[in-house]
Amino acid sequence: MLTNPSTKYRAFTPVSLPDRTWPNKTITKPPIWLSTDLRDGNQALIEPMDGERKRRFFDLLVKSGFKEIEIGFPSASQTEFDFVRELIEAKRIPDDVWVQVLTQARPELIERTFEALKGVPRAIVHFYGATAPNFRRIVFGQDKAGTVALAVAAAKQIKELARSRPETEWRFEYSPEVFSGTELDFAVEICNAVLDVYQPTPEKKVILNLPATVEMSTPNIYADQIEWFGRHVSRRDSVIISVHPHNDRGTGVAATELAVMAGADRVEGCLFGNGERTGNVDIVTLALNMYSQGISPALDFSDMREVVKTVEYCNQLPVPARHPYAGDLVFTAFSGSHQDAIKKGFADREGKNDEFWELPYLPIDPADIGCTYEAVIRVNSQSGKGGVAWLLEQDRGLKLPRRLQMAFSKVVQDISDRTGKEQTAADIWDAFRRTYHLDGEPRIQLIEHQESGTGKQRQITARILIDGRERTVTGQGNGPISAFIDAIRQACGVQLDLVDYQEHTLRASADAQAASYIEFRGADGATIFGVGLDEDISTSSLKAVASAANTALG
Ligand SMILES: CC(=O)SCCNC(=O)CCNC(=O)[C@H](O)C(C)(C)COP(=O)(O)OP(=O)(O)OC[C@H]1O[C@@H](n2cnc3c(N)ncnc32)[C@H](O)[C@@H]1OP(=O)(O)O
Ligand SMILES: CC(C)C(=O)C(=O)O
Repeated sequence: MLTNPSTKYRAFTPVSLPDRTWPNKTITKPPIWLSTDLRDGNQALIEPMDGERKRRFFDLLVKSGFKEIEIGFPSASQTEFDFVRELIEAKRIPDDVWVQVLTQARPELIERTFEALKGVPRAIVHFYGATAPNFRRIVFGQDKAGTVALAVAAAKQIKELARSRPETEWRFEYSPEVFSGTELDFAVEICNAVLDVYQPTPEKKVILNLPATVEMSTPNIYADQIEWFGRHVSRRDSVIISVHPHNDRGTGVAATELAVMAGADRVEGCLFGNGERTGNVDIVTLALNMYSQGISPALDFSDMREVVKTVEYCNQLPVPARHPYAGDLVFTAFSGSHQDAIKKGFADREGKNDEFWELPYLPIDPADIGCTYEAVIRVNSQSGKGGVAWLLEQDRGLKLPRRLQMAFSKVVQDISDRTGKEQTAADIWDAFRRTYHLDGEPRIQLIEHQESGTGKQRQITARILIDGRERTVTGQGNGPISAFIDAIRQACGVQLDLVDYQEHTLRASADAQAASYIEFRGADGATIFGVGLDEDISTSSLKAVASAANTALG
């Protein structure tokens, strides 16, 4: 890195727009969406999509609700050309969907583009030419007048070819490429020249697409450029202002949102932000950002896993685990305080499905995009009692008392610290069974018991296994639990003082019907927890005593 980049890089010149209005605007409705996955996304892939992948992507876009889809650059290759032909000939384009194709402003490419579109019921023909000063100088070797002349000639040719194909309903789009780096007055000049050719009307508008081909400035400057352009372009009522942001600075989504506030009517982008270099703007994030503000985006991503799967297959690129809304980990909390808040949030929301979503840490309900709550909380060494308790409750229906949660979460944390690994629901359940002697061959096991007596005078007679040998033990107390504690004390010398007892029934699908949790103080004053699970609530409480006795015996 240079210690002084000021001699190599120029700061972007801000737009002079002291009376800008966009900062006071809010987004209240979705823009017109155009997916350019099959063109700008496709041209950036290591391996461009073949026909089968393009078809699957097209079907996904239609299913997701896109009404405008850029299907390719048909003059670029035979694959691109054939895909356009196939969609048209197989009549795969729904009546309410406009397909769009891109071409350079070169006569032979425009001819070939129209050849590809033969017989299409409706289509948007999109041409582009770079207008930024460095492109005019370096790439085209043209001055401003030459650049305008190129655009005007292309527009005339396109208009003429369209006129010769009246069976198709045509719309036109023009992009001054690298609008983000073009002098604003020149961008308006060249767009006005193109409009003069197309002669749009409010009923038949032309799309002027203003790309941040390379994102060069902070999002507020792009918004200023859009507002400035909207104020100065001729025939504003006959123009759809479209934006086509890229993400070079990592602020493509922010720039697009501000551009919409600044008057953009339409947004071109790709699902999950695929596209040249750092990508086109991510339409999924934009749409779900709107959704999270209570605005229907008019796109349907209710089965997000399926959308991700299809896009990953078609692009042969992964959607990262932290990708907004779509990544595998974006609704997952590992850290203790997050888990605690989310667990409390879900408890608070019970029975309140018609109220506003206020869940801590979750900007939208994962269920709205087809994600289950199972993955919301995952446990590792950063986790606390809330996460462990959540997994036991979700997975096993166990509702641990708070103090038991605290004790058991230490056990899990020790394991995570030791292994450095995530603890799955199955790992936690194994640890729980081990810690509270719920299976295997613990030293003390209850086989059966009989209770007798009434009121506060209770006796118990129980058959138990002690170190593998069967014995019958008896005890007295003011209830069955204290009578069994007495029996265990007499038989094994284990001293347990009952501190707290809690029980609950389990959901119908669980193996056991009842769970009992007992907190004891042992002979040395240490806290010992016992857990019992059984079909029968009374037996589960005695099993909890046996569980604690096993811990006390060590
Ligand atoms: C910002 C964007 O994403 S724009 C879209 C970019 N997408 C693509 O380029 C993918 C598809 N393109 C292609 O496959 C090829 O470019 C083709 C097949 C269309 C054309 O290929 P070629 O004829 O070999 O030309 P090549 O791609 O090298 O283009 C460069 C020439 O086109 C000119 N050119 C580039 N863009 C344009 C334009 N919009 N209008 C007119 N001429 C243009 C260049 O100045 C250059 O001209 P020169 O040869 O006289 O110096
Ligand atoms: C053709 C234009 C719209 C483009 O892709 C870009 O400038 O990024």
